[in-house]
Amino acid sequence: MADIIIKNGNVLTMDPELGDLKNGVVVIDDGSIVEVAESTEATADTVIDARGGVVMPGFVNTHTHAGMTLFRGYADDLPLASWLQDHIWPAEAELTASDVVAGTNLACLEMIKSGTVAFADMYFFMEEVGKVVESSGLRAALSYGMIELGDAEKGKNELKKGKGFVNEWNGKADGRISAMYGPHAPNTCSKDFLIKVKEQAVADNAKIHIHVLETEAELNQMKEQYGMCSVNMLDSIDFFGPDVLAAHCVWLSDGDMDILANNNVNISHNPVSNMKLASGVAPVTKLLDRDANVCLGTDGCASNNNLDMFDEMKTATLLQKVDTMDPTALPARKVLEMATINGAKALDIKGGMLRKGYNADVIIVDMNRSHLTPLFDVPSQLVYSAGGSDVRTSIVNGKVLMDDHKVLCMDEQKIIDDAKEAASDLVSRVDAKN
Ligand SMILES: C[C@H]1O[C@@H](n2cnc3c(N)ncnc32)[C@H](O)[C@@H]1O
Ligand SMILES: [Zn+2]
Repeated sequence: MADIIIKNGNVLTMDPELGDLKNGVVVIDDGSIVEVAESTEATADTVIDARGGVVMPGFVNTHTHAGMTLFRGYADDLPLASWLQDHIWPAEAELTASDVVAGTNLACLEMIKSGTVAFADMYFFMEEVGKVVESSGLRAALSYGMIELGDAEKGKNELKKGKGFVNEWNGKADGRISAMYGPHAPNTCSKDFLIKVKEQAVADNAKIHIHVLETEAELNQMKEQYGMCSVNMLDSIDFFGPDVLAAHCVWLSDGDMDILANNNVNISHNPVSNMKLASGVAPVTKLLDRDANVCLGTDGCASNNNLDMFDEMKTATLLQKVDTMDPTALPARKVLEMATINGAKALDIKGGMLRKGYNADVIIVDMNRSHLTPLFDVPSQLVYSAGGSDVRTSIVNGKVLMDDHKVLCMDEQKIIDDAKEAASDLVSRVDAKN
């Protein structure tokens, strides 16, 4: 007897071998998918009727700062440097562990409700983040954000904290949590520090999450400091490989794109954040032409201002179309691949598609809605018309986290109340300081 059968669904497997099933079943046992087919002989403890819905792999959000949900709408309509240095960093200086717990709970709740099953996070108080993720039921690749600012003493401490987190959390929560090293960016961490981080990451068999060439200001700063851009500098210290998740990658030359593609670097494209902070347009179609693994992230909630991967998908494709002046650029199915298969690959997760032996990280999107009618093409509908609140059911690691819009693993109202209180206390403390 299996654990769960999802039946009567329009199954978007995202598996190029199997293709999609207009009416199919997905059978789940012991955290994994055991069958994807037109019909099944299997029986299960739980049978979910997905009639009127699309059954698909949940989304992988490859760049977040989950705790920053507390800063949703806090400092908007500002350029990145001032946003970060004059507003966000002073506020983050007042953050406590319990603030990060409140913010991360809120983020996990929002992600579960909008169909995200896994995310890559870089933030602070990561032990607390780990505990929240563990109890939320989600999957995550977590990293402590190390900001060294060229201070060798600070660098030692930061690396120690990063290492402590990696050693304790890599593989935790039945393997749902992996831990990465998180050097913040090449213009906030020195070359020497980045060399040490890479060495440590290789020694610990851990991956690396870093911001790369998000803004033109970073490009100019790097050229001044090193006589080369961030990608060339990182390449010169053999930093790149399939173990690296590089967020943003907006200001790339053709040569930079070749370097990232040839080194199998995973690139998290975060279009909403890039547009909101007017950072620029990442050359996604050119990267995909080079077979680079481009995945999709929301970035933190202060620069987005939500964690909805549907919004991110639509923005990603629209932005490429207008940037290239080509309406065929980044079609719906391609952007869905970025949000599922490519993200899973970046985080080394056996997910992103519905296939036998893969993680049972499955969502059901309700299509029986006015704004999703009529239904000609499932990927088009998901990317251009659907939104996070259309997600009806979410399953991670074979466990139902949300059933028919009801979140089972978290106390929704308490999380909202706690976040409101934490945010208002935090802002009062920041105001009192400044
Ligand atoms: C982990 C660190 O990254 C910061 N952070 C959040 N968003 C961005 C962004 N778009 N670019 C650079 N840094 C960012 C957080 O505010 C935190 O200080
Ligand atoms: Zn970021």
